Amino acid sequence: MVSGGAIQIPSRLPLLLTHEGVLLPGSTVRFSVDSPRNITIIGELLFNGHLICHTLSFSLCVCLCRIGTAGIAVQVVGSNWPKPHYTLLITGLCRFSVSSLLKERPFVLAEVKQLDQLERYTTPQRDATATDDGELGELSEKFYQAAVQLLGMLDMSVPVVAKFRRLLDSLPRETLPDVVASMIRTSNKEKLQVLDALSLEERFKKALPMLTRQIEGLKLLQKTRKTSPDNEKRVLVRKGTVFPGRQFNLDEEDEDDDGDDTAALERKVHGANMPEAALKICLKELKRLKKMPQSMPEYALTRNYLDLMVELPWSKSTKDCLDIRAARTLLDNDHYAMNKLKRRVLEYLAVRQLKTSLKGPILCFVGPPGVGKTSVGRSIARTLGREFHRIALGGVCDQSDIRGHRRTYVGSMPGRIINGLKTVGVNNPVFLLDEVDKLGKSLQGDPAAALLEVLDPEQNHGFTDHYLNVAFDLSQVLFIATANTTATIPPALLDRMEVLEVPGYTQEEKVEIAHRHLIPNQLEQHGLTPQQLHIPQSTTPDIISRYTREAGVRSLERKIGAICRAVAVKVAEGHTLTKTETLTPENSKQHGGEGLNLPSWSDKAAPPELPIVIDHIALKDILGPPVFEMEVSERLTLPGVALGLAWTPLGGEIMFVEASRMEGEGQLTLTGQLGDVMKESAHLAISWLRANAKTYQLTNMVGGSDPLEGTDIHLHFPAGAVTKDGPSAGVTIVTCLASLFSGRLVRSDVAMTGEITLRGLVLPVGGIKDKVLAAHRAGVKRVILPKRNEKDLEELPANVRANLDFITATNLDEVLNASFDGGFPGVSSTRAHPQLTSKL
Ligand SMILES: Nc1ncnc2c1ncn2[C@@H]1O[C@H](COP(=O)(O)OP(=O)(O)OP(=O)(O)O)[C@@H](O)[C@H]1O
Repeated sequence: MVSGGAIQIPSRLPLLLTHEGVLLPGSTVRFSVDSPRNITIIGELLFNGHLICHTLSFSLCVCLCRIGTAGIAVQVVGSNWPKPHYTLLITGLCRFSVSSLLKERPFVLAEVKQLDQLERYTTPQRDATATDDGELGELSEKFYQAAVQLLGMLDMSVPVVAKFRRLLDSLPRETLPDVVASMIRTSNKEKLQVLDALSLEERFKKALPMLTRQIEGLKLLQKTRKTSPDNEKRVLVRKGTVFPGRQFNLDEEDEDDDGDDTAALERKVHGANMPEAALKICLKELKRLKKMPQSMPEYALTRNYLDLMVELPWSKSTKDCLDIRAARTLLDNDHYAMNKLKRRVLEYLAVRQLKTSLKGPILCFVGPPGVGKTSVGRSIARTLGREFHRIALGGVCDQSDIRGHRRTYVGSMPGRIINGLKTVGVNNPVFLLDEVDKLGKSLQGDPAAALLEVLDPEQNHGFTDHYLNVAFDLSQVLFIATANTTATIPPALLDRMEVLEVPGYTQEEKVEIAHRHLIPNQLEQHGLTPQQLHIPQSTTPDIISRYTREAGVRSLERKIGAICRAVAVKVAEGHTLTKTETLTPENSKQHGGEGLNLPSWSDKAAPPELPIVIDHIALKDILGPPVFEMEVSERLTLPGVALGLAWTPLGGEIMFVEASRMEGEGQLTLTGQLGDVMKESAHLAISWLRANAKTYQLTNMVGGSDPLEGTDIHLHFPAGAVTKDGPSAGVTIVTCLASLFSGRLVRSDVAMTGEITLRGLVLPVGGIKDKVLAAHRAGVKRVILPKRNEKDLEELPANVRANLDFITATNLDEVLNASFDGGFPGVSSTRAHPQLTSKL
């Protein structure tokens, strides 16, 4: 390709078409290749036995312009998997013009005419402009001086800037417009103008304003930026307008935008107000980032890390605006009942206000679902004027969920605490750690252990997330935890928290909550007004007792939501009177309007200004037949059934115990998914029964004194699919068996709880409040409980206490007497405890 001493490019060139950037002679640019045509060029020409770097010339033509730049590929990287994608590093050699297109498929091949002399770029000693004293000489000198000035403004300690400084003197002047235009920050359009300028003079004229603009920009920046003199130059280089990574004949990337980005990032790092240690790490990472090509996978990792570091609220906080009186009003307005909890929360807030140190216990609200634990947490944040963030811990079984992954892992992320801080953007939010009792454990470590550090006021000022790898001060964060039960909270974690029990609600409390909060909320959420929907106080108890069975109010809220949706359809359909009809008191009554001028659900026509009233008929229409009937009285119609009270993390529940007997060999069958403790209770009850059968005149099928002789017993605890455990069913099992063997019915309005011993004593049990509330909900009238649980009754609401008859028992004799109408066999009371007489 050398003819007559001049280097020539081939007359036929494949055209690599791209819209990514502009290759100017003398510059090196990276292009990604993924279009089928360009990939064919690579496949057919580069990989088919040709030497990549030296033998092949590629032409590059931006946007199918008439003028293009011939270049050589100095590097190809990429792969064929999952689909072909390559990145080419191309150094521009000289301009050419397209004379004609020879073929278009599988790639474009063109007949070209070389426009620049190639030796200019390869042999620096010949310099056309140096000898030219005319306008061109002047222009070239001016251009050179401007380039020197620009370099003077850049930081020479950056290797690429230093290299460019060296190259500037050794380059022929006429190559400068191309080289400099490819380096400085210009648009592709401007670069194309330089490419199109065929005469040298014109090229200088086009490139000079760009260079001057660049210098002016930098000057302006220097003026406005008042940083330390040390940083100044470095910052200027990054900030803006010139990126030194672009230089002649260097295989650096086209990083204009990226340079700008890094500069912005550096500014953010300095502005993030982070502690010394964090700043040091960030600056170190930033330095690494600058040296990394963008295509390196680590670039994105480092970039993400730095983005997170600058986003974290190292020293951003909200100002607490605590006024205890206002807090009391707000808590009262947001939540009905739960007085004990609200009182403790206010005490807690008051202490925080008086004490400047923020170390205090972590509050943990424990109670069944839907009793308002989360929403009290939200109210606390509001009273303090702080941001609120909920962290759901249910099912978390990997400690990196809390503490983050080390950055060496692919896809590593910070933990939920740091993520939460990023989301709220301040370092003193209220964090609600929801469901701490449902933390799991796995091979990936124990998340509870990680939480210990987070919650410990002595340690959490230096909490280190593995991803951040630098301490973040969590001491300003107010942590509140919630749980359904304390039984599954790891002891070490429980020890750091102050447990506040949030029991379930009584029916009356639920009615109040429904009318004060749930109904107005649901109306608003469904775009309805009280003028369109009215749920009378007389209907709510029905929704509560016949359609829900829960300790909290979540299902109740859902049912109200369902009513609102149904009414919304009616309202939207245009629930109006036909023009000829009017509503009279008579037809209102007839339609179930209870004598008022209010239309009920079944009204076919009513004036729109009157609300739809949800009466019992409407309730059935909308929610379907009642889900829960008064099953207590129904199911106690046979001997061998008794009603117990159980405690579950979902609140108290009534629990039936059924027994039946059949001919057999004295075997006991237990069904209903019982735990070991409950099975033991059943065995205890049977033993006590056999030991006392005579006293209570309990007989078996064959009439023997041992009730189990020739008899098999089956004890069943519905619902069979729910696992049950605990000792508190002891009294119920005994009562149930006593009923079976005596053939007498247990009173259908009695429910009981209590652990038993072989001697027939009744021992105290837990969860009394929830159990009694469940009994009250189910319509029970009498509750039998251990004597030593009497003190727990004080916690019950007055109306519940007034409505129930409490029998406190110390032994099984008292339990049986209270369970059957007319007491249990008279013999028991006279002979149960014979007096011991001393023979001395
Ligand atoms: N005492 C109350 N006064 C007013 N609204 C209440 C009360 N208790 C509960 N609610 C309402 O009941 C709904 C459920 O409450 P929340 O989500 O706080 O329950 P939770 O106890 O946190 O349940 P979980 O344990 O399932 O998270 C919310 O809409 C809340 O406003």
